[in-house]
Amino acid sequence: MERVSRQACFGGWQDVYRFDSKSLAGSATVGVYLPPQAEQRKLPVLYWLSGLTCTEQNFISKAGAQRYAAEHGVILVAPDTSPRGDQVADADRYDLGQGAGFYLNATRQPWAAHYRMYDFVVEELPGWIESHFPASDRRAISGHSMGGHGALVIALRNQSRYRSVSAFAPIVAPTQVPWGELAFSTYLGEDRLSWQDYDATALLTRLGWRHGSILIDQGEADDFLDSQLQPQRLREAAAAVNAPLHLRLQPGYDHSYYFIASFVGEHIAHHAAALQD
Ligand SMILES: N[C@@H](CCC(=O)N[C@@H](CS)C(=O)NCC(=O)O)C(=O)O
Repeated sequence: MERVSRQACFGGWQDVYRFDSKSLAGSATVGVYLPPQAEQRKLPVLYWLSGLTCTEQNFISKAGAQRYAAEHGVILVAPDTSPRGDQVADADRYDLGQGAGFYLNATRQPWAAHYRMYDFVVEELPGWIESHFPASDRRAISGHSMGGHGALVIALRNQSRYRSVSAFAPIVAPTQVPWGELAFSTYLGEDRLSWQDYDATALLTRLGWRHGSILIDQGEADDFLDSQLQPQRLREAAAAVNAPLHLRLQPGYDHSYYFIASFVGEHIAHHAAALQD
């Protein structure tokens, strides 16, 4: 593995690493924030999944999360959003291909060769983190938009691996909206049954949620709210199976990292509490 950069930050270190990933059949780039407490003991980890067009840089440079991670003694891990490189298939648009991995395992070519972000985030990344850093197997997961979709899907399908989940403006029902329909038909093919394993609303209905409350913030001035996000679909599913969903609609906030920066402290406090006991 290679350390690409290291910056002192709130008494700890904001690092970026690159390593060879089996799941992605290529190199993976990951932001790792080590709070000051990591000098003394093993710490729990919050995994963060970013949205469309993002790399590992967006969260580490724009969310301002390190201050809260240092306060609570939580390691932050923020991977790039897709496989990258000249050998990796791509598309000529922002919502497909590189930067738009949708946290699934693609089954259609040419995508299937590298687009295995689901396996990468669920298995390989925690394995790598827990063997190279003072990180425990107490895990929480969060993300934004496409990454909120990834966080919800991954937590719901792996309830013994994650103690807590939250999201900002997540795509809660990708099988029902244009971003998800395009990505899933491209990466998974036309068999809509196979899409259900990557749809948080369908998964919550099928599996429920056995841990504490799922925290979701959604800006009411988000341009994607009605067309792509539709959080009421998840609210209805949660009510039907009696799952603990805390959906907060935030007046005036849009889809940007200004919105994330405004509430990320509350999300980290929420996860820190769940990771403690
Ligand atoms: N209008 C945007 C749509 C994509 C977008 O809003 N991406 C969100 C995640 S879904 C984001 O985090 N963008 C990067 C940033 O704000 O730093 C574009 O075309 O780039």
